[in-house]
Amino acid sequence: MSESLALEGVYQHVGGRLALADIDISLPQGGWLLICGPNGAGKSLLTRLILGLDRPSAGRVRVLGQDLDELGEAAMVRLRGALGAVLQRGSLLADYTVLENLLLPLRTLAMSRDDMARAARLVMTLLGLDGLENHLPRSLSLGQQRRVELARALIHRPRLLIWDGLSDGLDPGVARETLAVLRQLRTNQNLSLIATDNGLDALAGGAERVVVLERGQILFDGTAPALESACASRLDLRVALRGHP
Ligand SMILES: Nc1ncnc2c1ncn2[C@@H]1O[C@H](COP(=O)(O)OP(=O)(O)OP(=O)(O)O)[C@@H](O)[C@H]1O
Repeated sequence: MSESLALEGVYQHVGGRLALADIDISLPQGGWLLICGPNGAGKSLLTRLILGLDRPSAGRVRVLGQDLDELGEAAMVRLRGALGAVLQRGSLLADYTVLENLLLPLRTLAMSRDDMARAARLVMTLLGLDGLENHLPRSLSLGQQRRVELARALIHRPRLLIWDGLSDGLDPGVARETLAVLRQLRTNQNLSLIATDNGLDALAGGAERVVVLERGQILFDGTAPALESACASRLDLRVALRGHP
């Protein structure tokens, strides 16, 4: 099976400090990975490396089978076209309507206006955003804004979705519904998902693979059931995931 992600011996220094150390993670195409850990663990730094927004201090990052170190600018742009990203909140353009925000990733594609409108309708319906196309972001609830950000990340049918802060801004019910939508896309389009979150609530959404990060290091990498039993015997995991033993 082809891989959606391979990190090999990745280190990252930020501000003169070692922020990620000896990170090895691989994920097959269609795989679903949750990276969790407390604030400052290094989750966002990892997502930035995967998106090619930063380069690691050492080690290799392969995304959808391509080594980011070996990609020229044009190839990187093509690769980004196969990725969808939901990063920190508040990334919608304030003066653009929901529809205008949604269409941003399609600007550089050779698509007719009709096809763009169809893609926007599809993704809005999928995420329960019908009727909001002419609204400005500030008139939406936080959860709606987050779903517009997700819709924008999905509109061009990426092969790999990177979602930093899974439960950020979504109440648990909406988060569950949203994950159900993503599961559908996984079945229909073989979408791979790499999501980050502070706690384990997102596991309810069905990540079969979990990496627990703390202070830039991998504490655990395995299946969700294996994590559950590891938590019973490992204090360090319980502290990382709950903030207390
Ligand atoms: N631009 C930066 N300059 C200096 N230090 C940084 C920078 N970005 C991140 N760091 C540090 O790197 C470490 C990892 O940060 P990161 O944002 O990846 O954590 P996180 O797990 O995503 O946390 P959160 O759950 O709060 O988003 C933290 O100690 C953070 O302070």
